[in-house]
Amino acid sequence: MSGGEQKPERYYVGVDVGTGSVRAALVDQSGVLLAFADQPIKKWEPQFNHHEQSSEDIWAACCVVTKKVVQGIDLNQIRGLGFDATCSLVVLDKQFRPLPVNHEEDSHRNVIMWLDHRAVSQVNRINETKHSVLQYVGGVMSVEMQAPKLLWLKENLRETCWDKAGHFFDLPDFLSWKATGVTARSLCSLVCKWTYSAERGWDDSFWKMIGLEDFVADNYSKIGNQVLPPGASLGNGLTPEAARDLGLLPGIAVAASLIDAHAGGLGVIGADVKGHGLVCEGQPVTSRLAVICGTSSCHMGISKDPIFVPGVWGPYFSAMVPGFWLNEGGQSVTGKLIDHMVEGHAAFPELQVKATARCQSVYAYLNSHLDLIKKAQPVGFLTVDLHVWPDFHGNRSPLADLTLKGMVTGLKLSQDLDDLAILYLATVQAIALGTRFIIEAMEAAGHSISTLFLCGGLSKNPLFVQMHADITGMPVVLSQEVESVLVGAAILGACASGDFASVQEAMAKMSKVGKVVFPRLQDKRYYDKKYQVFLKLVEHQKEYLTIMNDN
Ligand SMILES: Nc1ncnc2c1ncn2[C@@H]1O[C@H](COP(=O)(O)OP(=O)(O)O)[C@@H](O)[C@H]1O
Ligand SMILES: O=C(CO)[C@H](O)[C@H](O)COP(=O)(O)O
Repeated sequence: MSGGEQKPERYYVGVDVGTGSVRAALVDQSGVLLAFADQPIKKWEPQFNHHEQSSEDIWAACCVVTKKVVQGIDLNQIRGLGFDATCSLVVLDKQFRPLPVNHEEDSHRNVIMWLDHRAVSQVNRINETKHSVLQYVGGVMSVEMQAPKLLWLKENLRETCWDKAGHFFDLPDFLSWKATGVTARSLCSLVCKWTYSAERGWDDSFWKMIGLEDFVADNYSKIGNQVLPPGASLGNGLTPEAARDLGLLPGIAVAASLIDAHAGGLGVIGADVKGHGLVCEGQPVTSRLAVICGTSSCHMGISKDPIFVPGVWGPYFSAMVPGFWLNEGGQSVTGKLIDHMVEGHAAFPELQVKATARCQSVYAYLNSHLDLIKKAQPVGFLTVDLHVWPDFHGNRSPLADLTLKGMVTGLKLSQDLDDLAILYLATVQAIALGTRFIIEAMEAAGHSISTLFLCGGLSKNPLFVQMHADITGMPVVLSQEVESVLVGAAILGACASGDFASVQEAMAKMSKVGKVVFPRLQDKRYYDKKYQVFLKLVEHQKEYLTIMNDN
């Protein structure tokens, strides 16, 4: 406080649990990040396509990062706490103790991660039912959603897990329960991953039809029968125990959570764009597509009325911005794919040595290396004869086909640093071409999108951002705060504290435009041709399958 006149500054803590790490930030009322901390979290892959984590390890990491960001701050100034997380499935017993989700009976590993594809047979059977709830997930349920994973647990770990389970949480809801003791679920998680309808609630016939009638019988107590909008204040706020764990004061407001992509959406989509020369300045907010790019990429488009886009999740009512419908396109591996391509290349050790010598990340080094080898041409033209289809972990949108695989055409006998850099570029371009494919599907169904708002770890990569602008032909807005997913989480805490009357008001005050990257329209013809090849790749993949399956 200065001069005894001004009110003390009000702060919010946002906690973001990504796939690879937990991040926290201390954020002020205008959305400025005053402190940031991160901490890696453990992941296990006990067998191919099984991905597990530990809810205790994740909570411990949340505590470490939160304590760090509030160090030296008068805790009375912290008004609210918001969590977002990946939509992984947390399993606890009736006493809220972790239960194993694996054959090894390791109860420490009690989280089936979002990218786990163990429940293929279960999801195929769910899709065969053609139940009407499937209309609200793009027509086809994804193996990454919770219903198939729950069915897998019932069919595979009946005694060690299913019969003992008392609580199945989406990770964002586990965190808000841990902080407050309140088991209410966020509308966001239940609508987006559990088939709950904001208007009609649970559909008994769906759960009975797929063999999970158990939930109906106990009135959904294990998966949530109290549902709150994201940002609503939970119970009496932070419990004394959680306050000790997190280094905060008991009783501060804790918000109903969001899935990480949705928090990213809140953090970027409502910014005032005046003065940036953007076409969306004169257009409704529905012309903006938030693209959250981390391990995966999520394409969040909103609309006033429901839009049904085949192969794109949703429409979900009020799951991100209250009062708006949401469609969520996605690519299951993007950051993870780039890491996979780069780290698996024969020239990777050489790259590491050279990047370390220059104190650069491998990506910054590769970007400058591409600039060196491009000669007089635009950098993107280096891939004229190298093309990638990026679905190494199946296609989430718009094909909704988990059987699709990755493809690379144009390989040579050399494997030097130039080859690595060009393969990296082709991979980044393939991800951007995939975004164009998703946008075209959304537009064909009725969306009208003019501007991309990018955030997440990959938005720190200038090549990734420029390729998204060039390949989609749309300007890309980057936020003032690089960690805008954390701004989204803090917006939740700010709403729960009552300092803002609505999520929309908090979004408008706390998200800010940083930089705008415009498409280089002179390169359009080249990228249109790359896009033609891109679409051919998947056509050819399907043809190969038909040939091989022909008896
Ligand atoms: N400084 C950077 N430059 C380029 N790429 C980056 C940078 N930081 C992170 N990334 C990319 O972002 C991905 C992780 O993004 P992040 O948002 O942290 O993921 P998650 O939320 O899934 O944990 C990594 O796979 C990496 O490819
Ligand atoms: O399914 C999702 C959102 O609906 C996300 O892809 C999933 O939660 C993982 O996110 P991230 O790539 O940020 O780790």
